[in-house]
Amino acid sequence: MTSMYPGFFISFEGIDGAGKSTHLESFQRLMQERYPDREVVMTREPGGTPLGEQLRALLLDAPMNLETEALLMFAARREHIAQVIEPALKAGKIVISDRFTDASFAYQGGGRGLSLDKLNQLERWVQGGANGLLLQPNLTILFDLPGEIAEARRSKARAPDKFEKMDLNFFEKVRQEYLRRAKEDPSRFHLVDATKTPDLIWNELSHLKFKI
Ligand SMILES: Nc1ncnc2c1ncn2[C@@H]1O[C@H](COP(=O)(O)OP(=O)(O)O)[C@@H](O)[C@H]1O
Ligand SMILES: Cc1cn([C@H]2C[C@H](O)[C@@H](COP(=O)(O)OP(=O)(O)O)O2)c(=O)[nH]c1=O
Repeated sequence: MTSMYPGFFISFEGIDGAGKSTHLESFQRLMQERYPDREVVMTREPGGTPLGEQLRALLLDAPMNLETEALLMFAARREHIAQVIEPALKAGKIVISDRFTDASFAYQGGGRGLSLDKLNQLERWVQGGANGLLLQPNLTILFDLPGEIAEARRSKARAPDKFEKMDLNFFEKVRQEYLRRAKEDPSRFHLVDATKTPDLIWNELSHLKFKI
């Protein structure tokens, strides 16, 4: 599943306010220092391409039917994979994405209740290769935090977008789906206890061992 390409694919995940943005840039720098002969590409979802960024603006603002939302997330992802992720991985680059498909399972599935069956179909459609394998991150760093703490952190930090306006119950469901996915695929996930201080979390991230 993981070694379809010579590159290495890392995603950052977690509920809004869990603390992933706080560490993304330093993590990119760390990877670049550790692998000086590899290009490190930083990207995000929804987004990552001009079309994807236009879809992001809609997705984060406009209320919409659940299936529409899932289809647009995966449409942006298809473009992202075709234009950015796959070419970079084929060229041996390290790709770091601020969110990927786990977020669709967590938000549209866990949070809003889209069936696992539909999500699995979309995933296969958008990430399935000719060889039958699914394109997945090699490593997913999941910032895990109770919904209440994330909500308190968010309200201090910024004005909420469409998803960030959702209630605690929504974020608890999102969190549980992330945890379920992590349990299902423990070799891909690294779980971060995001209640820890930023210093402790950074210490953990900078000592993570993985083979590129
Ligand atoms: N480990 C932490 N402990 C306490 N506050 C944190 C921690 N990590 C981030 N924060 C603060 O919480 C808020 C949300 O963090 P952010 O990194 O933007 O989260 P995310 O990108 O996951 O939504 C910010 O104000 C940030 O400074
Ligand atoms: C990738 C993805 C994101 N999302 C949501 C999660 C976030 O609330 C939002 C954007 O994520 P994010 O980039 O983390 O927002 P911010 O810039 O505020 O930190 O989109 C989904 O609902 N489904 C998805 O498939």
